[in-house]
Amino acid sequence: MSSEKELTFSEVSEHTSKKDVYIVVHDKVYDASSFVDEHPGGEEVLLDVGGQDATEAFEDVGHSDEAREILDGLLIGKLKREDGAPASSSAKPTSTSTKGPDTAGLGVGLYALVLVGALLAFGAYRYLLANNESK
Ligand code: HEM
Repeated sequence: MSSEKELTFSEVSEHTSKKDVYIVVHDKVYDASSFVDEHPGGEEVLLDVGGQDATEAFEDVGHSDEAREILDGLLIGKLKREDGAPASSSAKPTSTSTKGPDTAGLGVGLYALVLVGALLAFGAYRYLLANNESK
């Protein structure tokens, strides 16, 4: 992991020519130079996103597992986020299909319910105690 090269957006954006094209997918940097000619979707689309974040373009196509394996083979490093760098669009697509937020919401709701229940019980106990003493 630590041996991975870290590249900033400005470094990546320098590689846009056909012989030297980097793309970013899910905050990882890939050197697509050797694959441009072989891409079944054509070289044009790859060069279009050269030097940029191609996460959305790549995911929109619904690439196969095989395509992802090829992508893995092109990995050269990861994206180093700088302050002020454009926020990646890759943050949301990964979470849209997961049920994470729903179940987390339920967990918090459950806690709140238990807490309210405990407070009510404590209140009732205090009330009964006070009533008893006044008799
Ligand atoms: C280095 C990154 C990429 C790799 C390794 C890659 C790989 C592949 C592979 C293996 C296929 C064949 C179908 C499949 O297995 O899913 C494919 C098809 C395709 N790719 Fe990519 N792709 C990359 C990036 C992109 C990008 C950025 C676009 C932008 C729109 C794109 C658009 C397409 C399209 C439209 C097809 C369908 C071609 C057809 O079926 O006629 N690809 N890609």
